Order: sequence, then C-alpha cells, then structure tokens
Amino acid sequence: MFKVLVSDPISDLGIQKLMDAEDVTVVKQTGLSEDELVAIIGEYDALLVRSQTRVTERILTAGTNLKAVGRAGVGVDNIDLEAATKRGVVVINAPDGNTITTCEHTFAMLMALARHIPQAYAKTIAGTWDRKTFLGVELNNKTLGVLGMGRIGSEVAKRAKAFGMNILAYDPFLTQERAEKMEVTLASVNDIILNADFMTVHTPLTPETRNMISRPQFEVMKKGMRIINCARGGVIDELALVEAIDQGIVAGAAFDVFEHEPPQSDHPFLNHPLIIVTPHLGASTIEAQENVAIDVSEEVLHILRNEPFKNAVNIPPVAPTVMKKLQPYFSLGEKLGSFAAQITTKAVSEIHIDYAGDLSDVDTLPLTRYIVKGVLSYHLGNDVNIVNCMHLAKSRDVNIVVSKAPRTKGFTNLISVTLKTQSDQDRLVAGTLLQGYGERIVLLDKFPVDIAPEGHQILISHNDKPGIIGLVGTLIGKIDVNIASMQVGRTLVGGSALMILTVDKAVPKDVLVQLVALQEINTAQEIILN
Ligand SMILES: NC(=O)C1=CN([C@@H]2O[C@H](COP(=O)(O)OP(=O)(O)OC[C@H]3O[C@@H](n4cnc5c(N)ncnc54)[C@H](O)[C@@H]3O)[C@@H](O)[C@H]2O)C=CC1
Ligand SMILES: O=C(O)C(=O)COP(=O)(O)O
Repeated sequence: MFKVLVSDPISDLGIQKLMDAEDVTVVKQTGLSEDELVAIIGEYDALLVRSQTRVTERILTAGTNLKAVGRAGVGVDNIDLEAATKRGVVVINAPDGNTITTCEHTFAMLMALARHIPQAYAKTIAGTWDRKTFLGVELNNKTLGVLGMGRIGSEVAKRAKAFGMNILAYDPFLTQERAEKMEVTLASVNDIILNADFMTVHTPLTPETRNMISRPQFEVMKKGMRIINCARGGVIDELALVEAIDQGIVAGAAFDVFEHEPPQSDHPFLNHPLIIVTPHLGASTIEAQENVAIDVSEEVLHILRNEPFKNAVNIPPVAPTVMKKLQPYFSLGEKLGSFAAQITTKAVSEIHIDYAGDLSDVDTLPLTRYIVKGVLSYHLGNDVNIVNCMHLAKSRDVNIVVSKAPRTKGFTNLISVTLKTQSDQDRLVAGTLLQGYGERIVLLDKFPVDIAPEGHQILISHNDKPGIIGLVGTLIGKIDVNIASMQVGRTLVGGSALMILTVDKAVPKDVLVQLVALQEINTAQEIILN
C-alpha cells in the first residue's frame, strides 16, 4: 500500500482518483512546520504540495521512501530540485491546469489597477463618496509590455489585444515568426521599459530573472508606467519599485506575489495608496484547483505504479513521438545494463552504449537512463532510478558514452552495452527487440547467442572440449535445478567458448564454485533478471 501525504490545501475533487485507488492511502495534514514534516515524511511514498510547503533537502533526506513530490501548480521554486534529483525523487508539476485562471487574475489586477477599484471600494464602504480621487486610465490604445511569453504571458497578450492594447513582448524563446503569428511586437526589456504604459511579468524566478526590473530600469522607465506581477516575487525589485512610485516614475503596481510570503506586516507594499495586492491568489479558482490536482494525482499514481509519466520537472521532457518509439525498449535496456553489470567483476569506468538501426535517429537519452539504471542498480539497489542514475554515475566517475550507427548486421534494431573497466576486462551484452519474439540478448562479448532476458541464467566460460556440457548438466541436475535452455557459443573450434543456461530457480553459490572446479571451466556466474 502506498502512502501519500497532502501537505497544502488541494482540491478534494481533484485528488479523488488518488483517494479511490485501492493501492493508495491519502493523508491530509496541512500547515506542518519543516520539523514536523521531517518527523513523519519517512512513512510516505509521495508528497503533494502547492506553494506553501517548502520541500527542503532535510525533508527529502528524511523521506527515505519518497518516490515523488507532486506540485499541484506550475512554480517549483519551493522544492529543492537538486536534492530531489540526487535522492531519486521525481518532481512533477501541473503546468497547464492553472494557465487561464492566472491569466484572468492578471487581467483582474490590470483593470483594478487602471481604475483604482480596491482603493475606491475601501473608501466607499468606509462611508466616503469620493468621485474625484480615483480618476483612472483606459486600456484602449495603450501599450502593454509582457515579460515572459510562456503559457500565461501568451494568454494575457491575447486578451489584452481584445481590449485594444498594443503588445510589446519579450521572451528569450520568442521568435519573430511566433510573435507575428500572435500579432505582438517582439521587443527587448529595454523597449518595454521605455515605451510601455503597463508592464506585466510572467517568468519564473531564476538567477537571471531575479530583480530583472530594478533601480537601473526604473531610472529610465517611461513615466506613468503601471506594473503587474502575478508570477513570482523577486522578479521586480520590491524596494526599488516603492522608490520609483514615490518618485512619480511608476503610477501604480498590482502584485499577487511577494519575495517572502506571507510578507511582514511592515512590508512597504501593504498600505501604500498606489499599490494593490492579493495574497498569491493567481491560481485560486475552483476550476484551476481541480485541474491541477487531477493532473498531479494522475502523475503520482503513474510514478508509484512504475508506469510512464510526463511533466517531470527534474527529468528532461521527451516528445510524445519519441517516447512512443523508445518505450518498448525501456525494459530491454534496463536488463542489458543489469546483465552487463552482473557479469563484470571489476570496477566500471565507462558505460558505452551503441544504438544501431531503428534507434539511431531518435533522442535516446531516456533509454540511456534505463540502461544506466540497470547497470548501477545491481550494486546500488533500489536507491537508483531514472531520475538520479546519471547523477550517481557522474558522482562515481563512471563515464557514459553513446554512439550510434544507422545500420546493424541482421537486426532492425540493436542496443550494445559495453562496460569498460580500468583493468581492460570489458564486457559486452547486446540485445534486440524482435517483432513477435520480444526481447532477446543476441551477443555476449564476441559470442552470438539467442537468450530471452528473464529469470535465472548461468554464464559459464570454458574451453571448447567434448564432454563439458554433460558435466555441467549432471552437476546442476544433482541439486535438483531444472535447465530450461542451454546455448553454447564459440568463435574457434577448440578455442574459448561460452555456455549459457536458463534455469528454473537460483543456483546456490557453492554450486558455482563446484562448476569452476570442473576441468576446462574457467568462470561460472549467475545472472538474475526480473
Ligand atoms: N500567481 C500565481 O498564483 C501563479 C503564478 N504562476 C507563475 O507564473 C509564471 C509563469 O507561468 P507559466 O506561464 O505557466 O510558465 P511558462 O514556463 O509557460 O512561461 C515562462 C516563460 O518565461 C520565459 N522566461 C524565462 N526567463 C526569462 C527572461 N529572463 N526574460 C523573459 N522571459 C523569460 C520562458 O522562456 C517562458 O516562456 C511562473 O513563475 C509561475 O510559477 C503560475 C501560476 C499561478
Ligand atoms: O502554480 C503556481 O506557480 C502558483 O504560483 C500557484 O500557487 P498555489 O498553488 O496557489 O500555491
């Protein structure tokens, strides 16, 4: 039974699927401190959060059973991604579910700012009928600068056009072609600062975007600018903004987010007559909360059940078409890696993977992860997964080298895994996916073989002499282990040869020792593939 902890307020309707799952127990406990979370997280397989819970390295370290952290929303700046990756915890988010809602909140803030609605409301309900102070501005024919044209920024631009606004858009990934398609003007940050009447930010908070708009930008800014931030606190320098408002450069600001949330009661934004604020409500609609909770619950279920998932933040994204092509090879890749690791007795310094045939023209990184996982998990056990395997390999100075060849001899696809060791005792295992026959190992070192990679195998290297097969069969038979299949490969008559037996159950270690003691047998190794 998997245990999932929900530590922020997340829609019940959205997580219904998780609550209904027979193999999952959901526990809801919100408002926990870091210490409280550290104390209990060890029992849980997954943690579901929004932006309040800070998922720190301490929490991730204490979460010894943790497989996934699900963020019911977009921003993952409250999660220590590096620590999660190191510990093999998949971090997933729900990037699409709150786009429209946050865009609409941005628009609500934009209009409230243009017409002083919160200030007018407060004065009116306090009993003053003031029709002079709150002279607003129209949006029509004004210029809106959008910094960050991702999901939310693009939707804001679309709606602003319907209000008759001209859009200046800046995003490092915005091309001229896409800008034209969206009927916005591609601009620089400087163009926006100098020419816009309103400016809205929709970027994540990164080292590059932190204080993107600060004193130097305010100093040259077009007078009367109005600024909206429904993205992340810290993108616009809070103190510099207050100064710019007080100097009459900026006419007003509307902020949903703060550098530190919740802000201290003496934060200069609170009670400033020209700044309106909301408490990080951008994503807070019934619809968005259901959407993000559904998305994240489905993904967490996939991860817990070892099924393919998308939207992992700490694994590079894979295009669906590529995924479709690669997925059938994941299990074969992992088994090849595991097989190679089990027959390699020296420390591995390089994992060399060669993809040939069908696999040579796709981005094979996701498959490489499965192979590396297979190699490392033989020694490192369940601590290795496709999230942390590359990091673990690097931290152990194991190089991963990938080569590709468009053609293979006799196979439409071939994956060859060579484990290189410092003592030059390299081992090679190659496999293919045969239409109708499934996974096969077809090459072991230099010997052609045909083995279904599953269950228990014994790999024996011997000299090519008559009578060896009989000796081995007799010894294995004596301990009552059934041999399901046997193959012998050699390159030269009378030279070195290789025998591989598929057996029905594990063979005790002392039998392997007895096998090696037989004449003409050099090594005997057991390989277990699940
Ligand atoms: N207030 C709230 O409740 C909510 C806030 N957000 C926040 O809104 C922001 C945007 O979310 P989405 O549009 O979904 O993300 P997105 O990933 O679709 O868009 C972000 C865009 O920012 C751009 N960007 C990155 N660095 C930049 C830079 N230096 N200058 C200009 N653009 C840059 C990226 O290229 C990308 O196109 C995120 O920070 C997210 O956390 C999202 C949902 C709700
Ligand atoms: O999705 C995001 O990035 C948000 O900022 C929304 O945060 P929340 O889930 O409302 O705490």
